[in-house]
Amino acid sequence: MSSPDTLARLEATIAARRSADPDSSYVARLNAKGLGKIAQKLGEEATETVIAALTEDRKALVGEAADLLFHLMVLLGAKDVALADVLSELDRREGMSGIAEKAARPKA
Ligand SMILES: N=c1c2ncn([C@@H]3O[C@H](COP(=O)(O)OP(=O)(O)OP(=O)(O)O)[C@@H](O)[C@H]3O)c2ncn1[C@@H]1O[C@H](COP(=O)(O)O)[C@@H](O)[C@H]1O
Repeated sequence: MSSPDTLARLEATIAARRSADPDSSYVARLNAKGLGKIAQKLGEEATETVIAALTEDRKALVGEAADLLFHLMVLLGAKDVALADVLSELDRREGMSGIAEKAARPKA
């Protein structure tokens, strides 16, 4: 059943599959190709999501959004960034207006 735990379960699955046999695991195959390939796939899935939003039906958009979230989770895993850290950052922003949040960011 889907819930906020879905992404946490996916994070654990991705961590477990990273060192699996690339012949039997897409996660392992993608990680074996390196960070550049993972980042490229994430970019492609983002583009496909945008195209689905603009030109395709709701079902197509749901599918592309799932591909996008999955590949984001693979990228975060490859960089050792925990989902909890991303969720904490979203929690920190909760209740702030987007304009106030941007103004409070450290200047680069
Ligand atoms: N959620 C997903 C998921 N979503 C999409 N995909 C795969 O992502 C790929 C994206 O499709 P593309 O056609 O763009 O890519 P491709 O042609 O296979 O790859 P390239 O040639 O572009 O490198 C497909 O192979 C999909 O099957 C996923 N693969 C795995 N998962 C999850 O990860 C778990 C572990 O998977 P394995 O590592 O394969 O065991 C699964 O049980 C699922 O929970």
